[in-house]
Amino acid sequence: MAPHTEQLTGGPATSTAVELRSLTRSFEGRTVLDGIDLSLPAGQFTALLGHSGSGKSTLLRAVAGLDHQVAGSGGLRAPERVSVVFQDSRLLPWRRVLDNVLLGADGKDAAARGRAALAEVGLAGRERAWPSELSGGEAQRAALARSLVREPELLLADEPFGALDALTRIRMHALLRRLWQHHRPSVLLVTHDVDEAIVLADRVLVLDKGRIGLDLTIDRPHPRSYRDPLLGAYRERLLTALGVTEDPA
Ligand SMILES: Nc1ncnc2c1ncn2[C@@H]1O[C@H](COP(=O)(O)OP(=O)(O)OP(=O)(O)O)[C@@H](O)[C@H]1O
Repeated sequence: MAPHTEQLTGGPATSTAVELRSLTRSFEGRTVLDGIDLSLPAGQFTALLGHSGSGKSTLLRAVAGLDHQVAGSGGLRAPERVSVVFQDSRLLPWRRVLDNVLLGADGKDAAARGRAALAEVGLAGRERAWPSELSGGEAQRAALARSLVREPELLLADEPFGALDALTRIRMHALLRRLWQHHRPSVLLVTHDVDEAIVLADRVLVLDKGRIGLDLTIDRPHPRSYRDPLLGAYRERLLTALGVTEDPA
């Protein structure tokens, strides 16, 4: 069945960053992704929502090329330069912040790019700090710097702000939006947070029963405000698609 697609206005056709054709993944005979067809245009910010266990991380891992079973299936096309950020910063504790960032970089100007990336995420002056000296939010800033220093065509983010407090998360949303607008990678963001999805993404996909159940275009200019009343209709649509009622208990 084709996903339910809702779009208020059609944007101009652009090149495609990611193409999935009949992507299927099962674990021990249980189908998690059930023939997913999906194209992500280059430069688009897409969010992937879904209940716990719906297969969001499985889909992201497949797109990242981390799932060897899917990689050889021929149903997946993704760019060569891909960066992934996770909920945990995955900074190496025995390397200083700049050295962690440089893990993603090569070329003789790498150190300069690493410093510039740290400045861009608000960590200028913290180059020689150890990861243990960073707050959770700062560690995620460093992880974003590390991901961007490779100049990825595609940035994959698996609940990157899921472990942060609500106020830090709001600041990280602004940072990610600025980084995306400056560098313009295609972004696929896995999240549980409906507000995070609608404030950041051009397009929100809801994964349900192994399929894209809803494909919703968010037709509001960036930067967006959480207070924008026009986002309310999108929130409502997504909560309904997720089956969230007033009293989910
Ligand atoms: N390597 C694996 N082996 C067996 N089962 C797996 C494996 N990876 C994922 N699964 C199963 O696939 C289903 C989807 O998992 P996945 O982590 O993709 O969900 P998710 O939507 O990202 O969930 P969450 O939001 O809780 O992170 C789950 O039932 C999970 O147990």
